[in-house]
Amino acid sequence: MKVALTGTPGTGKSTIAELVDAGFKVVHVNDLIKDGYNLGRDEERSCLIADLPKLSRYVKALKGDVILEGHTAHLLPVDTIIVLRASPTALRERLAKRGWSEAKLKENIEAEALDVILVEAMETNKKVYEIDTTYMTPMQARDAVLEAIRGTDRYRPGSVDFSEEAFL
Ligand SMILES: Nc1ncnc2c1ncn2[C@@H]1O[C@H](COP(=O)(O)OP(=O)(O)O)[C@@H](O)[C@H]1O
Repeated sequence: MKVALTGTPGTGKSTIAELVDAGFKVVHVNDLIKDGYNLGRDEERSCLIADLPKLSRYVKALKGDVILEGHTAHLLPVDTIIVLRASPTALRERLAKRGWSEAKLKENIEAEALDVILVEAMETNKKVYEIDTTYMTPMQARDAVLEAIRGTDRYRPGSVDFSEEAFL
């Protein structure tokens, strides 16, 4: 089974992926992107452009149970997509430690408030779960991810709404 653990930066993907275990191998998609699976640099947004066809070939060749962790993981050939969420206020606190520019912070917080990754995930027509980690500890979020992997109604998408939060 291939599981995409996706979400806006700061929602906890890498922290939680490392806690999952349960026989899953963890692939950090951003490490692959840095390691040649890219189409060069987006200078305006100061990040690498993921080479999705090349990444997809890599993922197709993977065997066994794998968690693909990264904010582009939902765009890869996986069986299930888990979107981690965090309220814009929580996200600002979590991202504050990264030393990002205010513009980059705002861009990501705004994307979270507007459900950008969830919408992209839903457009794949795959099985999608959505977990709001705002009031969870990393261990509680890990348990929620395991529950979603096993299949549950509890984390069906649509329950999270950050649109009313003042985030800017
Ligand atoms: N419920 C939670 N789940 C995951 N991380 C959390 C949670 N609450 C707080 N955090 C903190 O938020 C940060 C998330 O960072 P990280 O896992 O690198 O996110 P991402 O991989 O999505 O960019 C970490 O500093 C982590 O300790």
